[in-house]
Amino acid sequence: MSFFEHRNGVLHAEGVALPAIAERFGTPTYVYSRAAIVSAFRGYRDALAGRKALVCYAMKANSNLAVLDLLAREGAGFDIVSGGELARVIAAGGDPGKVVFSGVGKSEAEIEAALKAGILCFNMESVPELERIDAVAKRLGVKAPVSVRVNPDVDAKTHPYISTGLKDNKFGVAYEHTLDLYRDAARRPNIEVVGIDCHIGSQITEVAPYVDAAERVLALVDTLEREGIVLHHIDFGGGLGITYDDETPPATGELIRALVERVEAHGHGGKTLMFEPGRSIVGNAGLLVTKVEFMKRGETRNFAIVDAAMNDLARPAMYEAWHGVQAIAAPAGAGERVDIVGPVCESGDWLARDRELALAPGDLIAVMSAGAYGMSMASNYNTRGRAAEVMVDGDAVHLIRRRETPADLFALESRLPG
Ligand SMILES: Cc1ncc(COP(=O)(O)O)c(C=O)c1O
Ligand SMILES: N[C@@H](CCCC[NH3+])C(=O)O
Repeated sequence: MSFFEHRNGVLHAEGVALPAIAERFGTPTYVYSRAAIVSAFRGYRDALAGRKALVCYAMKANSNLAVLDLLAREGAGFDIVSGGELARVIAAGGDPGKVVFSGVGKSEAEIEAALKAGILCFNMESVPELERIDAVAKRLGVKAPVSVRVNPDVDAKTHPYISTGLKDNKFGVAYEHTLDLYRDAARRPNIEVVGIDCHIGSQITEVAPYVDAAERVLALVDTLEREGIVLHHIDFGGGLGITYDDETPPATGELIRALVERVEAHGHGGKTLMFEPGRSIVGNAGLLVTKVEFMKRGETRNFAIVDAAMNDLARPAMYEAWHGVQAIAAPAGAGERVDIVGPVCESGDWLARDRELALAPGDLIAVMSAGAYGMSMASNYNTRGRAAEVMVDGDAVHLIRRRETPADLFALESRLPG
């Protein structure tokens, strides 16, 4: 089911025509569909119904407070990677008791804040991290709940920049060192071993790498139990892909069924099962509305220069990622091959290349599937204020982040004295 559809020749988000949003809030603007986010989240929740389970939304994908608030109301926990993300969860009304803290470089201050907030679990990624968490917990006189993030050395078959479960990635603890780390953790009075975690990459479009990783993780759980280290939860991470172009990722339910089958086969069906999805919750629930400023026709290429740029949506520049582009209203003229580029002073500043579109200055276009790793990776390069964000809910539109002004961008800076 699509929450973004052309009706009478005009692209709508749920019940709202996108030109009305552009008129009211300007461009570029990120537009999210509330129903799309809720529906994607419920895909996980429903597939896990009847089991002990927790879905921790990986908020790095899109950390707007309204998105977090919405998911918290749906019962989500959160996968965080910084003290800043923890502060967002709390500001959005999320429950810190449902937070898992991932990441290879947690600072002492971040660990302290997380312990004081009472998070569910630290997903530890190294021996020095265990030592640091232990020291902070000792100083505060508390017990820190931990999991080990296992690097299962499985090829997620995705873009190398977003693959995380291979030996030469910086993430997780090498499989062969995991047991020693658990034994070390279990001996420490200020540490409580609660679970196991793995996350093998992002934009994964096959079930097999997940099952391979799960097999390795479950074998560890078996060994740990034989040694008397009993875990409460197993966290299979995030990474489920979405359709940007012609990818055919498994449905959420299909992935979960395959993993549950392995969990049951190992006799761990009574444990809490956890997931950390980001992209599959919000990716296809958002798009970026931008306006054509100029058409620039050259000898070898034609450019549609739009008012969104790589600072708004970095994925094409960073990963040569492909995003669909749609004209928001029916085009007047004939199509031509164009590159959609922004005004930033970099040749890498493009949003889409070599597309067949009929465009004229003033036309609105939508860059599709931009709900994940869009606004959350936006920058102020070229002193460009970040885009506005709105959430559509049926026929209603809520501004959930106003457009930044130039004054916002230098508000924290000072001139030299004298
Ligand atoms: C530890 C961890 N969990 C979850 C995610 C979410 O990934 P995705 O947005 O691909 O679901 C990421 C990002 O890849 C991550 O690093
Ligand atoms: N930022 C990446 C995903 C990275 C996931 C980080 N754990 C993307 O846009 O595809």
